Amino acid sequence: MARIELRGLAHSYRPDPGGDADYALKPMQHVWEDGGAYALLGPSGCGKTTLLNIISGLLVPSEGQVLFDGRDVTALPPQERNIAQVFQFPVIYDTMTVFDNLAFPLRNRKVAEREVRARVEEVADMLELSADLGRRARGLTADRKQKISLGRGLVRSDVAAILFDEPLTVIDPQLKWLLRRKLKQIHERFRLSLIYVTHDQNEALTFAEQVAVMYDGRVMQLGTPQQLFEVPAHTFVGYFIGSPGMNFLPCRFEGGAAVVDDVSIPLARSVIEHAPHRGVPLEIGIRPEHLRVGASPANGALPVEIALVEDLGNFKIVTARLGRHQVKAKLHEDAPVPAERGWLTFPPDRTRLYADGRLVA
Ligand SMILES: Nc1ncnc2c1ncn2[C@@H]1O[C@H](COP(=O)(O)OP(=O)(O)OP(=O)(O)O)[C@@H](O)[C@H]1O
Repeated sequence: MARIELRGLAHSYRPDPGGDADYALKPMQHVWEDGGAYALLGPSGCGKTTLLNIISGLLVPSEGQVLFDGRDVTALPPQERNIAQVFQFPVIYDTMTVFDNLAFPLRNRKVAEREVRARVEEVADMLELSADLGRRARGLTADRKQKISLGRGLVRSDVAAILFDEPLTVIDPQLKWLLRRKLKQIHERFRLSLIYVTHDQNEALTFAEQVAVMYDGRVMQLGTPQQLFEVPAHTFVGYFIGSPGMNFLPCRFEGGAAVVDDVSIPLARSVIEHAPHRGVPLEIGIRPEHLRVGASPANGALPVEIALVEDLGNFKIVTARLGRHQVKAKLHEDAPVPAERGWLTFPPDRTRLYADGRLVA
């Protein structure tokens, strides 16, 4: 497996790009450590596939370099990069047996037949395909065919990295969940370098150790699922990760607090020390999970109108009106909620400040 470095990388599909808007990937600098499980997460069109194709060699970037273990591979095609790829739809040979499909990447590299058998049996066992090894792939369900594709990606132990482009799209939801866990277990056991593209935050957050959240051709934050949740580096990350996403309220900074309309919301000392006073638009951000809703005024609580309470099984979402603004709080199913008017507390250690969309820390 390899350490993958992107150096001053940028890509435009136009032959003569002008400004930022012409670039599908804006200039970026990143390192994917050897043996890491990474996800590229972001909405449609943000550049995930473009980035994956540059790493795999399907696409040559218009600027910058890709290095595998320090070696410049920017101009090398996929077959010379020693990577495995799993795509959205199964790429298998229908007329071959499941065994021969799984063995193909190994036999192609003249691996000894004894080792081929051992490796194929191991991968089939991991993916619960052992009973199908003797069957032809034709006639198997789409789920099973995609499992074979995953198996073909995992069968070689000598690849620099395994790249997945939305590999579970055709899989039914229950099996999707099982396969995600399976991939995680396989990663923990073999410490493969995995890069996994998805637009589904659940998929990214349960599978990956580090998630790169992308928006408009940029990696907005590369962090652990916990970092993305607790300290989103950008308002986009706060909004995109979580369900519902983070609450954001425009504010100004006055007297060591964030002032939303005419109410003052206290901030942690570390935020106050770095808060810019003028010249940039400011917002406070707080996760719905971190807001507290009470029936009586606690110290520092703000009066709100309760607009809606949605019961969603083991939790409920309360929509409250704070002046002109609306905020959502996520509470335990048993938590009491006042009927019309309530009091909202913003714990200072959970309340973030954003200047021009970026975290003030
Ligand atoms: N071959 C191409 N020629 C021109 N523009 C392209 C090409 N492929 C992608 N783009 C553009 O580049 C941008 C990034 O696309 P990309 O497919 O990398 O995004 P994505 O995040 O993978 O989206 P999706 O999840 O929908 O696949 C988009 O604006 C897209 O329209």
